[in-house]
Amino acid sequence: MADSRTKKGSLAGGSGIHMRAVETGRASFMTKTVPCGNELHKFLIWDTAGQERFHSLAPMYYRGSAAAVIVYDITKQDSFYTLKKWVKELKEHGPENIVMAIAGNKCDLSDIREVPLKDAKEYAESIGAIVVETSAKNAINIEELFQGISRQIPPLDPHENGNNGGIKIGKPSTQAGPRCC
Ligand SMILES: Nc1nc2c(ncn2[C@@H]2O[C@H](COP(=O)(O)OP(=O)(O)OP(=O)(O)O)[C@@H](O)[C@H]2O)c(=O)[nH]1
Repeated sequence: MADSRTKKGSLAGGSGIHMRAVETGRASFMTKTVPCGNELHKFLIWDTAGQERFHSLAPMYYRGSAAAVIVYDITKQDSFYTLKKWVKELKEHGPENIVMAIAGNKCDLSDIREVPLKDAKEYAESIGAIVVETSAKNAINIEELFQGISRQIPPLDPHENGNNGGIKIGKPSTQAGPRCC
């Protein structure tokens, strides 16, 4: 029988990956449930704006997160440079064991790509991140992205239950993070 675990994650860099979302200021909130073995993992996801002017708000969302998906646009080399800045920030200020995933979105436009998949793979390997090319438009590889993340998040100590019927993932934080309603 499946049990349900609650995982907090964040999407940064401007995602283009949209599920059922609620706008809350500068970030959309959404949930996604991913089957993993005989468990169901429920992700609580904040899609943060990737623009520079909202940069200072990002720590509020990635603090305490089990995973971060950083999204670039395969048709824009600049977005890949921006992604590297987010990775640096997460390495320096993010949770210690955060699972990082890199999503090269708009893979339906590969005929006008500027970022070779090889570059993304090499970079992802160098930082120990998952990498996948997605199309939010055509729903390509979105499931695979979340399944990949789900597989990488280590199981928690079963005694460390959360307060909403799920199990809290990641290091307990003394600072208040964003809350799910
Ligand atoms: N062809 C194609 N277009 C996409 C895809 N994903 C998003 N778009 C388009 O790209 C544009 C930007 O999409 P957004 O979802 O606003 O992009 P974003 O990167 O999340 O933007 P911010 O959150 O403001 O940083 C829109 O016109 C989308 O329709 C995709 O996979 N393929």
